[in-house]
Amino acid sequence: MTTMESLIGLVNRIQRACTVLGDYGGGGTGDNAFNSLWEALPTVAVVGGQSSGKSSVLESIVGRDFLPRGSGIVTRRPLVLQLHKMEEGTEEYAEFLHLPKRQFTDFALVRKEIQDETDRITGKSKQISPVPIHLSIFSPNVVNLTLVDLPGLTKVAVGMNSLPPLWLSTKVIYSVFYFPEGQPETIVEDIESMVRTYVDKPNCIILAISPANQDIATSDAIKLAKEVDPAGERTFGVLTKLDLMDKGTNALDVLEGRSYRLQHPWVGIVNRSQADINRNADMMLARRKERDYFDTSPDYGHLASKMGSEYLAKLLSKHLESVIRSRIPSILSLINKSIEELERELDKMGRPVAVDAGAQLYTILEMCRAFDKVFKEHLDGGRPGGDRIYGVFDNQLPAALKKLPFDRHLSLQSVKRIVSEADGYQPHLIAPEQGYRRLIEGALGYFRGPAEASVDAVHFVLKELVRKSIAETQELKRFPSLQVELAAAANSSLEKFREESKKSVIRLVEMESAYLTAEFFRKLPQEMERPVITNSKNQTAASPSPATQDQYGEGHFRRIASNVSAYVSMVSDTLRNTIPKACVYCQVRQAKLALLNYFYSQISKREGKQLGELLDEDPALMGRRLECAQRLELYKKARDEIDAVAWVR
Ligand SMILES: Nc1nc2c(ncn2[C@@H]2O[C@H](COP(=O)(O)OP(=O)(O)OP(=O)(O)O)[C@@H](O)[C@H]2O)c(=O)[nH]1
Repeated sequence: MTTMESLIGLVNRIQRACTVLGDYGGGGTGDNAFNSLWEALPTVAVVGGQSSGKSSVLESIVGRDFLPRGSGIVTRRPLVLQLHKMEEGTEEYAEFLHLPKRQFTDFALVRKEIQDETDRITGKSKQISPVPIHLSIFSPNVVNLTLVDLPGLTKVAVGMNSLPPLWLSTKVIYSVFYFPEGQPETIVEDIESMVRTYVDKPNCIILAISPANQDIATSDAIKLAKEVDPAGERTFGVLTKLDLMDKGTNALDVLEGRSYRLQHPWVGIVNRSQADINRNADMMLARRKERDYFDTSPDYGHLASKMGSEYLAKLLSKHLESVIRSRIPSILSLINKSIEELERELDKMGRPVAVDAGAQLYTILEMCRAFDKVFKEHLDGGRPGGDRIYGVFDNQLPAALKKLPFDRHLSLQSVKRIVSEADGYQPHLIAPEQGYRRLIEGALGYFRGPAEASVDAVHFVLKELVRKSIAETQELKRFPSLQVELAAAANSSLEKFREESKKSVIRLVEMESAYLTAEFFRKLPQEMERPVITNSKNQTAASPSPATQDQYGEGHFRRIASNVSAYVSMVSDTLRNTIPKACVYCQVRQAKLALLNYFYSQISKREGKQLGELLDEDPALMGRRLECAQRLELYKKARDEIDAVAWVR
């Protein structure tokens, strides 16, 4: 059967995985607003003023001498200490998360590694860092428990230039009055704010260490605990140095909760003295001595069963287990919520880019297809923009045709001049055949302008639709290089279609000039008999009445102008219909059919590296995807593990 103890092991595993991903106590949640799983997990944080006996309590709980000692601020990174109970007779060993393959059986080396690893992150500058060191100790002499050892709260710091009082011990003088080179002057506040980031969290169990030989009202640990946990619900008060109290005094007021009341009972501790440490006194012996101290103490004898470091360890272990158990539903709900959020974000970001050339090509072609689909939707309807092409044919082209300067070209003066020039020395006899042709040719030349303008207008609409479609193709969003290349390829195709289309519309105009519709003129002789009436706008029109005598007079030329005008207007109607057909055939239809054909033929010839360059995502996005994927894996694993434990209970 799975016992509750496995819950602590479970939390240990999740905490280690969180740390690897940059989610640790002290504010590190990786970055970019990931939910912190660490913060949802109950932890025990060891808090106390300098020299209050924190290290001694931890070593006593472990039953081993393994923490760095020395002058100044020794603990400069949080130490996550995970204790795993082993069967009796098993050899003790320690393991660091950052050195997973190495088992330490020599605890002096553990101490050295903690020092070295602290320096690795903080440098020799003696700064502090919130990145924790994870140490697991496997031993028959421990209970299952996880504690986070934090830097000691220091007194208000003063610089080197103020002299310390003579009565202070060397250690205190060093830590309070002297900053080693490179240590920031803000270190005191830095430590306090780091400690606060732990104890502020409602899931943090505070192990507040205070020395008995100091007024409890001035205890740094209790001052802080009071602030963040005024009801004393998650604070465990620990009183060290009971043996160092003045003769005739005792700490019963504190231990029995009269001085400062907490929901959990106070625990008194007697650690090794400095002299014991100097002598390298055995930890197991120290535990025994501590037990004897309470058993035989006239002051604390009645509390003996609830005093001492062994009792403290068991008390904390039991409490931690029950807190974890009660938090499981909320941890699971946070995990499930995070899984949902991460999956949603990953979906939005798209799959990671494949590494082999074939898959990369496939990805690129898929995206081209997605773009093509959006582009066609713009043309065929469904998305806006395609209607602007019809606008060119329905408004711009007819308006441009209407504005052509035929009035000027066919003015009486111009007609006379062109006809006379065409006649040469020999005036025409009946009808000025050459004159008509010249007048018509000249007029038809004007159609080139609107024809070309229509092609250009359609081209610009298509170009704009390409730009829009690229922007709207979700799949392309992450690949700026591919977007640029795709736009360039599509635009160069559009350019070719434009050239083709221009050739076609110019050909339509030239075809009109090359062969005139004789039919139209065959009807004219009878009409020519009619006199010409000039209207108020000086425009000419044939009259149904009998022929006039001015065969070569003004009326004659007006009639010519009128005939030419009618013919040109007939051609204009034709072109108004055929120019759109040419534009659609050469540009719109081609864009739908073959916009990316050239791109496709080129892309398939590219090497893997060049394809990879097209798929060079924004590095920030790649990083984010990786982080999300790792987090997702962490959360899923954590959920599975919690599920497994929770169901067996
Ligand atoms: N006699 C006696 N000495 C103690 C007791 N607890 C701690 N000490 C001594 O007090 C000094 C400081 O103890 P540490 O355990 O190093 O205290 P700390 O809070 O870890 O100190 P920093 O890491 O410097 O903040 C050491 O010399 C210990 O031997 C105790 O219960 N009795």
